[in-house]
Amino acid sequence: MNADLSLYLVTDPALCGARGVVETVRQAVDGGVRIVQLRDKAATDAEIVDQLVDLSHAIDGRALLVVNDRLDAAIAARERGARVDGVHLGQGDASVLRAREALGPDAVIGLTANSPAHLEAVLALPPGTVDHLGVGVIRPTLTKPDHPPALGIEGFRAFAAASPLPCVAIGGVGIDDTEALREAGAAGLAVVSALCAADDPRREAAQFRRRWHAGAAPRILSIAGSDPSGGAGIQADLKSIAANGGYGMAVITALTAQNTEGVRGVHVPPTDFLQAQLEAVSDDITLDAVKIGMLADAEVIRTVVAWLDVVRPPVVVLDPVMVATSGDRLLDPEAEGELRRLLRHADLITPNLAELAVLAGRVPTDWPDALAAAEELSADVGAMVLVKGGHLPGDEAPDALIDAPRGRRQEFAGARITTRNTHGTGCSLSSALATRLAKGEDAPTAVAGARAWLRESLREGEALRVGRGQGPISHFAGLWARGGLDTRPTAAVVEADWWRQISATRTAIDELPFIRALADGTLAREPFLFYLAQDALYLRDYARVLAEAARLASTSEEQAFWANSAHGSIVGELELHAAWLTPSQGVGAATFSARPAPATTAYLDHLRSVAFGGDYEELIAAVLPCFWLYTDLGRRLHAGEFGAYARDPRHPYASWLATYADAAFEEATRRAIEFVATAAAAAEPEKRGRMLRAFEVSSAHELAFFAAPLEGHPVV
Ligand SMILES: Nc1ncnc2c1ncn2[C@@H]1O[C@H](COP(=O)(O)OP(=O)(O)OP(=O)(O)O)[C@@H](O)[C@H]1O
Ligand SMILES: Cc1ncc(CO)c(N)n1
Ligand SMILES: [Mg+2]
Repeated sequence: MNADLSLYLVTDPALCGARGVVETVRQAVDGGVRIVQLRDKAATDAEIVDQLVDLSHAIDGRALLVVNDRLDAAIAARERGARVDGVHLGQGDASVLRAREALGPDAVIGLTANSPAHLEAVLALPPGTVDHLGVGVIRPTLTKPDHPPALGIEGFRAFAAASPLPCVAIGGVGIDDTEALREAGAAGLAVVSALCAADDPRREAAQFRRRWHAGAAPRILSIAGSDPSGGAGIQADLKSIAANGGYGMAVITALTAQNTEGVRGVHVPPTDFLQAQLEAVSDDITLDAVKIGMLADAEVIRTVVAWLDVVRPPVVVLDPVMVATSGDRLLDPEAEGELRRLLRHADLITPNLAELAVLAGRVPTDWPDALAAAEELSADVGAMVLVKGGHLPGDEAPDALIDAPRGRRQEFAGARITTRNTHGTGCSLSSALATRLAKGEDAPTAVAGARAWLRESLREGEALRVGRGQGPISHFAGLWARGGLDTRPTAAVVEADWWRQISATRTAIDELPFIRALADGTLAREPFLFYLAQDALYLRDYARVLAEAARLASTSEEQAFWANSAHGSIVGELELHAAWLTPSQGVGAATFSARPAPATTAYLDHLRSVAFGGDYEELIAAVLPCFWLYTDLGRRLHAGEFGAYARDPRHPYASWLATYADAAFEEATRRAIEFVATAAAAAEPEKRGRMLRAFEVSSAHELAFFAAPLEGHPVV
């Protein structure tokens, strides 16, 4: 079997001292030891069997367990239910052939070797008898007083180069040998005193592990479904693993026919082929983490559980996928029970709120209750749970990491990002977490790092322009930006994009009874005057907001432009209003005597909050709809798009209609669009997102403003 030998602990009862062997092993495995060898020369066989039973419980499938020399004890411990994976034999110990025969083809059998004669003997054995060699000693050591002459790093290198089998370096290995031995071809480090005698074996093991893996990408396997549109499933996983610094692999559980709009079909290939895929990977490649996604049905789950039972990867992240972002089912409802059996194999489970409800067996009432449910689940299955708040209503998208066995809980707050591109966020997040945990990050660090990456990728998703539904995130957005690959849009693209973003609002404006009646001249005087009185109030403060834009502008050209626009609003447009509202008096107090309607107050509150937040770019984005929507409407009214009467001089509101089709106003709008689009194109993604949001919100206020006059003022 292809065992992970990277960090190999050999026990020594004397060095473990009062802490004891079992507790030392438990802590060292927590820190990343992948294989434990029980070595106790003085113990009787019966004592060895007892110790193997205890160690097997303490390790709980998180690392391999072998025993030095005592083949019969290994067999007896297995008979008592202990999980003993194999033996390590010395040259003078029991025969490796007998061990293979007794323990079976999946057992891990190691053999001590350090001379050319030993190598020759190994080569003479039938293939598959021995899995790896323990090669040493590297340095003189007290834990093996009868050791042969030390090989040193160079001696080890020569031996490993000649060996057909993986070689573990053993004997006097300390943490500072990590890099040299890895470079000399070691499949792993066997450590005795450096871990047994450590004050904190967990921390020491983690340190070894970090140094052993430093500079190498962790090897991450995704076991999941395929999404041919590339946003979710294994396609998302591979991108996420790569973006987070891992080497990605994928075993496919099911094929889906889906895109950003939904799932059209699911095909589950026969599970023997799933098993063949899994074994093809694990027989050859040491896995640093496994991420599990879509499992489709109970038989698939059973196949994965059986494989995990044998391979036991060091990190397992389970995303309990049940329903796609689009609402389509990805797990047979009858398989939910089977999924529970998989939970105990996971180190981290990442349910969304709906999945948490299924796994916890109750529907949480709110976010604090979801954390309580996650606590119950975490305690029940002995794994960490990351509850995801992506589907919460409101402006926040928090996640929370619950680790009941260690009594830890941490919340990660974050404002919701306004985007439709959320397809595959769950897949992407769990793969990022698997990759980061495999690098040796602790869970809170991994969650914080994965979330920061995810948020950047969410913000840039729209720029990919993939699909008409809920599009993907941009997995490599950060990498592209840092690599100097310019993914920023041009001003022309921003202009086209933003216009498209508000297309629903524009259509809604066109369809308003107010606009229709205004165009065909049937609009009663009362709602029209209501509209003008509100617009007068609006323009007075809009002019102040434009003056603030002038104050914040960094070029004199823009300063002059906004100042001029402010002047135009308070003088030009208002004169027109006053001519209707207070014909004999011109602009004066009476022009502003109306009580502001809720739509007016809401719009102005929005503009003022952006204006006095002090961000120039966001501010000019917020004032743009008032230019753009009116110019567009004015042009189309004039062009006869709403009926020929709108361009007739006898139209009751002809003077009003003419103002907004005016060539000078159109030119001002063109420049305003250019300033805003240029600023947005140059902005960081985060700021560009805020600008778009301010623009969309103002557009929505324009719609509400146009709707208000006829809410309570029927068309005549
Ligand atoms: N609009 C958003 N803004 C910020 N973060 C978000 C947003 N939507 C989702 N997230 C984050 O994305 C991650 C996935 O959460 P979510 O609850 O959407 O999972 P999911 O339903 O499993 O996803 P999927 O639909 O891809 O399976 C979480 O970290 C969540 O906080
Ligand atoms: C294949 C696959 N896995 C997971 C999800 C969850 O979003 C999806 N939509 N498709
Ligand atoms: Mg999900």
